[in-house]
Amino acid sequence: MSQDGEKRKVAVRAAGLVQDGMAVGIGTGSTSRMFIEELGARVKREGLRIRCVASSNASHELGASLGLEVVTLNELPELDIYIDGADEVGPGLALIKGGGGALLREKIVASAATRFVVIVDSSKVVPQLGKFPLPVEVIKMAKPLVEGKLTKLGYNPVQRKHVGGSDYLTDENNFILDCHCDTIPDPVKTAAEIRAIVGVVEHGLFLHMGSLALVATPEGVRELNP
Ligand SMILES: O=C[C@H](O)[C@H](O)[C@H](O)COP(=O)(O)O
Repeated sequence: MSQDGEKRKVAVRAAGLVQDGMAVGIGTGSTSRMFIEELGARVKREGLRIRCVASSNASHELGASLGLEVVTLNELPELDIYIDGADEVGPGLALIKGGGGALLREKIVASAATRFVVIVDSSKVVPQLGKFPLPVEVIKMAKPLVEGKLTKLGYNPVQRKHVGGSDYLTDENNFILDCHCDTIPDPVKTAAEIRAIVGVVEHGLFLHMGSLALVATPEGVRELNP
């Protein structure tokens, strides 16, 4: 089965977890996009009454265009469930997120939810995190400082740019430094070291946050627990 086929399968399963009356966090990225489409289809078909909070402007707009009631975290600060993709899923459901640049809002929305369900295709499950570059969101003026400190720590940061070479900016108007670590043997240590740098807004390591991962495989959807 193609990667998109796997993503669709897991998106359908995740949409099935949403129940009438729930407050739902909707994630960002290509897998979340499929989940939002499937959720929109369920709302239309079954008349589910749900309210959603999105982890990016793009997902907010997509959800609203599909008939979901999408509100802000101010209006709905407590969520029953947050469903989102990931770039890597390691042991204990340690995650790298932020390939789509939404890590900051994703971490905020995830932390507002009772359950965080991660939805991925089988290529995302790894024995150790780090092959996927770890995104670090930084305040613009602090970029040279943070870049220097990350380099000293051996994290090989590269500023994210658009294809034409212009600076990539997050929804919060910050820069992203993608850290080419190759391996992250101790994610707790790495998270602490990066968080300690002044000017870092957030990093893409999501540790002890996931409640369940739904992993699409050619044989079906597998569940992974922390
Ligand atoms: O910032 C983006 C998010 O963390 C995404 O959830 C992550 O990059 C996975 O995206 P995709 O489902 O497109 O692989």
